[in-house]
Amino acid sequence: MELLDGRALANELTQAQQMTVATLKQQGVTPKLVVVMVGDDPASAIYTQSKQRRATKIGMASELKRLSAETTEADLLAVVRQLNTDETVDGILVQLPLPKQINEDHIIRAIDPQKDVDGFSPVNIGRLWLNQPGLVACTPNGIMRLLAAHDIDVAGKNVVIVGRSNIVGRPLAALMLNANATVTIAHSRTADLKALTKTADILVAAIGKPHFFGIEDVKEGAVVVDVGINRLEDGTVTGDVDFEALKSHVSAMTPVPRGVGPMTITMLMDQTIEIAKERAKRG
Ligand SMILES: Nc1nc(=O)c2c([nH]1)NC[C@@H]1CN(c3ccc(C(=O)N[C@@H](CCC(=O)O)C(=O)O)cc3)C=[N+]21
Repeated sequence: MELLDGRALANELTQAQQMTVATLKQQGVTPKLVVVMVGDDPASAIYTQSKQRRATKIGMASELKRLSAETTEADLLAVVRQLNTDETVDGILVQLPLPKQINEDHIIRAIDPQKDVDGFSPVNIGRLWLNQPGLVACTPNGIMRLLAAHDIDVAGKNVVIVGRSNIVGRPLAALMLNANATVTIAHSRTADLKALTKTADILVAAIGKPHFFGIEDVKEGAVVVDVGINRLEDGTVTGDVDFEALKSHVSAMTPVPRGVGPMTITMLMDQTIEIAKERAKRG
């Protein structure tokens, strides 16, 4: 089995990003990412910290705006609008989930599509499905980059994506389709799910159930991408597939951790840098 090591590729790409950022800084432009976090969900705090750390490592400017759990929708909209107009800000990310008094759709729609480094805004989702240039959701983007780096061509392959979320399943389906895969999106209401996953040349598991897929559910020689991040009671993190059981059965597989997760953060930095490049061109 070929290990699709996301951390190794992320480290490689981080070095390239450091060089690009150094060049941009010489031109007077420092790529800047602003992460907005509302409330104090511990998991969100860990993710936002790792985003900050990575940005700093690359030499980018990064700012974390922490707002109280009682923040109103109007307050958060005002913060987003201010960031939209701030010319030193390249990328805006509002950490999800948001507290229940805030409508996530209203916030996502308010982010300038040109600064929407998550690629969650309807404009960018539309562009993606039309196969037009735009900002792309980071986890799906990272998956495509990881497969490409291992010379895994998705064209003509049967890809089964288990999970239909706005942040993983749906945008990944669009990217796979744009790359000429034959795509099936499966979900909790799919009839005979495991008979379907067994037909996949490339199986993407994004359901959030630890070790849900085993050897019986996967075709021999398939490529497996595990998007699940399940925190077990003993504090360890594990994926949606039984990695140990599948090791000698599949041709390539991502581990959890160190698979898709690190690539997600890398793509976030990549898109922020790309936006900053446009800013440098405008001068
Ligand atoms: N607006 C928004 N955009 C997001 O992109 C977003 C979000 N909200 N809310 C939360 C999820 C989750 N997410 C992860 C990113 C990196 C890792 C990651 O790097 N994980 C490491 C460590 C895993 C661990 O030990 O916890 C790994 O897989 O190796 C995980 C999860 C981004 N998210």
